[in-house]
Amino acid sequence: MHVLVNAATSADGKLSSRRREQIAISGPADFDRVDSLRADSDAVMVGIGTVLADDPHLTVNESTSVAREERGDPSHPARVVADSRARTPSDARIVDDAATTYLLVSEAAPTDRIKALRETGAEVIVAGEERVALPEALSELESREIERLMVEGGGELIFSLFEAGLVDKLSVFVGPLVIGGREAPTLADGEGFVDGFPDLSLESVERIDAGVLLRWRVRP
Ligand SMILES: NC(=O)C1=CN([C@@H]2O[C@H](COP(=O)(O)OP(=O)(O)OC[C@H]3O[C@@H](n4cnc5c(N)ncnc54)[C@H](O)[C@@H]3O)[C@@H](O)[C@H]2O)C=CC1
Ligand SMILES: Nc1nc(O)c(N)c(N[C@@H]2O[C@H](COP(=O)(O)O)[C@@H](O)[C@H]2O)n1
Repeated sequence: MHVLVNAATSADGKLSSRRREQIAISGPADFDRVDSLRADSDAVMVGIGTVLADDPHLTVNESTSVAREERGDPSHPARVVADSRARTPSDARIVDDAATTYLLVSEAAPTDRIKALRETGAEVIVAGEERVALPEALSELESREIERLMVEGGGELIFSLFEAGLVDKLSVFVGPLVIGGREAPTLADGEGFVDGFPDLSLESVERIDAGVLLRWRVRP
């Protein structure tokens, strides 16, 4: 499987403010680029923190979905949530019928929540005891023909993917604002590394909207 992490940060590396509300950091050209990345992916993944904060839909634009259909792909990529305790609300946009949704949960997820989420039509995949075991969960997705996975955040999930050595590429749009705040989410949160830092190789730097797009490859 090929895993691309894409996110937008402020100049000081924040994904959002301390209120954890969605902030439009990208401009129109960057949102178009994100749409293209989604269109070229088999699935788009976020963590439950992002679902609860943003209620994302993770679909592609109308014209993009027509192009996907013309080449024989589903109208939209599948959607994936890392959701250890099955906290995704049953009325969340991510479990509507626009696209296939996979909910990755752990064995600690309450059975009544799993049942409720299955009733939305989502496929629930159990991997890990207390927290989603990402290597196992991504193998399960691969067995469902998901080869190109795009991850949009948030910071906890992105850190765990790096920690597990599962990221191939990282693209970051750095927008023209400072958010600040020690409690505000950053690109990679979690425990943080003290050694064995992921080693990135810079592939390109591009001015886009009023910011800059950095593309990195993760060295094996
Ligand atoms: N600017 C941007 O590009 C983006 C910004 N965001 C922002 O990020 C914030 C949400 O980020 P976070 O709170 O960090 O939440 P997150 O979206 O990274 O979800 C983290 C949660 O996922 C669950 N999870 C299950 N298995 C896990 C594992 N193995 N490793 C890590 N987490 C696992 C845990 O419950 C954990 O608390 C929101 O404020 C949202 O607006 C989110 C996506 C993109
Ligand atoms: N690329 C990017 N730039 C920003 O400025 C952002 N705030 C985000 N947020 C991500 O986009 C998701 C929303 O997706 P839908 O529009 O609902 O499909 C959100 O949940 C974040 O993952 N991304």
